[in-house]
Amino acid sequence: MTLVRPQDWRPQGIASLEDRAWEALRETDQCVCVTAGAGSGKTELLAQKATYLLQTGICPAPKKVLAISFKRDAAAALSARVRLRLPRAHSYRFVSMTFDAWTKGLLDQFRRALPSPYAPDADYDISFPTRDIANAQLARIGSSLTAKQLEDLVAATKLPLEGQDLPRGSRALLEAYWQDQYEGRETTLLTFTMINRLAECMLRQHAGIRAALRATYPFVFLDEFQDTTSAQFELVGTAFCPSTTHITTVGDDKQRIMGWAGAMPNGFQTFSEAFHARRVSLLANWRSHADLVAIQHLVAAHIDPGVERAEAKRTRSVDGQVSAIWVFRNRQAEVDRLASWLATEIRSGRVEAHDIVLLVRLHADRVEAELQPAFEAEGIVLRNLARSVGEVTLQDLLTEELTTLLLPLLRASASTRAPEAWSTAVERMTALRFVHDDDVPRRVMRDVETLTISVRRFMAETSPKEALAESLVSLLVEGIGEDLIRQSTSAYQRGADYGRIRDGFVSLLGECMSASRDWQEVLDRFEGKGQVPLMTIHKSKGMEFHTVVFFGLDGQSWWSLKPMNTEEMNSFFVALTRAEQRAFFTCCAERGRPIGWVEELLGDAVPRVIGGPVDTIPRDGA
Ligand SMILES: Nc1ncnc2c1ncn2[C@@H]1O[C@H](COP(=O)(O)OP(=O)(O)OP(=O)(O)O)[C@@H](O)[C@H]1O
Repeated sequence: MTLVRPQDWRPQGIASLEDRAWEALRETDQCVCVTAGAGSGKTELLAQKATYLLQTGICPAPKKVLAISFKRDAAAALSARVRLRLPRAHSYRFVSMTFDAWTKGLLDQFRRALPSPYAPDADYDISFPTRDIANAQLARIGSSLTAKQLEDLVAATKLPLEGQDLPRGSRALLEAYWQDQYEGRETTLLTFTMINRLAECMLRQHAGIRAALRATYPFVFLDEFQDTTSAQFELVGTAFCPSTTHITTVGDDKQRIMGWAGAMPNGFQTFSEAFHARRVSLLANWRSHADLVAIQHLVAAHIDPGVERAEAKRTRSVDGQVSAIWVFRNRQAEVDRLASWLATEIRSGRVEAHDIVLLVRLHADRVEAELQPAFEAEGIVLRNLARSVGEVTLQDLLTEELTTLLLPLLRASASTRAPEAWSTAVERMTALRFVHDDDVPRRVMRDVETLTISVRRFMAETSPKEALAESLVSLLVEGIGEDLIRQSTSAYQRGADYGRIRDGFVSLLGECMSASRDWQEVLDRFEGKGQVPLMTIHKSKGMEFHTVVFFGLDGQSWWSLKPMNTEEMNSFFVALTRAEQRAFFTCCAERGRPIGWVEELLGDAVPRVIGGPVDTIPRDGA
């Protein structure tokens, strides 16, 4: 594979980078800490930097670039961007995963290296305790702390407990907790906080594992660094500091919405000091046009009065209002008008249904139930991404490795004219092979062809029916090789984890099959084409949509949105900045009072419109 000289390398898939982004991209002697506002291209910068490092050979084969994100969607989106930009021969050396997946992968691979009694059996379960379960455990171990306080204590305490300088009460409590999680039931139960502590302990105690990790990944990226907890940062420190590993962090303090989960208040400063990182701030906003960027700046300056004004790079492509607070008398009027406006927008072809997002602060299920009848009456399909499909949320399922592997194969089988699906299928199948030699692409092409022929035959002989979902998935999985799939993804090495995702996939496919007339429709439904997504702000991090509608900007839906509550203000900022062209908010008198100070902050730029949206009349009258 020919390498490009660093001085000849050009960004892939975009025309240019701003000067400061070039600086951050070319810096490879020193760690880099990039802070920048929403839409400034932080994730794009990471995708470009990975491309640069791999194409120039600065990260030489077989060494890899490891990108760690906090959300599954972010990890999947980054991976997809790099795959788009890199020739196949390089893309297998870009590894993108969530922090939790990374730590769990370390534990699963090296758990036997942990000291007794911390080495868990291979069949441990992941624990997401409900409030009742947590309270029962607190009573069992005699804790006077709340579940959250106990979790914070676990997160703050290194292992093994024997070596730590701890107050006697804390030590006894922690010992009781760890013992209860390991021995209180048939299988060991681990939370991600515990997994983090175990992985840190294992790396700290084993220089050989640290050295192997550093040798494999000379370049590490940390996306959305503002959401890193102290325990996660400690793990990164143990893994890579001091060492020759080059770390690039990117993030935005104004989008720090995980403080409740322990995100460090001054993470960028802490990182820069510990890793002697060069600090770079970006100025552009590539996502939103100037009118929206001006509104975003009002909120950004409220959060951080010293914030630099971003330079809007996106062209405005819509007429009429780009932002407003739609005020309704009652809830019925709110949902009816919203549904009829959305239907008009979608039918006019101004925007695709899946490019409009409905955001809520909390309780997506309740909002879904409230909106459903009016949406159905208008022929709009609402897709609640927070709902569960089996034991996984829909949003998570869509970004699972299994999904991104099987879906392109189904697409390539359902139509002989799906070149993109075909090349994604070949890329994903190549990545499964781990090794790269010149023969792999040819072999993979043959495999994909054989597989798509048999799936195509299955599709030709049957019409979509829910009961067939399992057989179709088995056909694919067996055709690829279930062992190969499970070996290639550390998260699937444990049977229970793989089974949960496979079952979720079968279940969603079955749902789509039962509601569709042909195979194209099945796959469109699966991917959410032509459906309006509904999600919480937390889940919308890192995403972007043509139009954003925030449902429930009122004192009841968002009682915690207070001027001094930075975390909530940051959430508001995240919601507002997902929009490329338009951002609207609904407020309903029957539900709660308007949030006066927010309306004052936004001023005339975001007017109150009584009765809801005004239909857009394009300038040319079309
Ligand atoms: N240099 C560039 N040229 C053209 N488009 C770009 C460039 N950088 C980023 N973009 C586009 O701008 C949008 C925002 O970029 P990106 O998602 O990387 O920003 P971000 O800083 O990570 O955003 P956020 O923090 O708000 O999630 C994306 O659609 C991306 O493809």
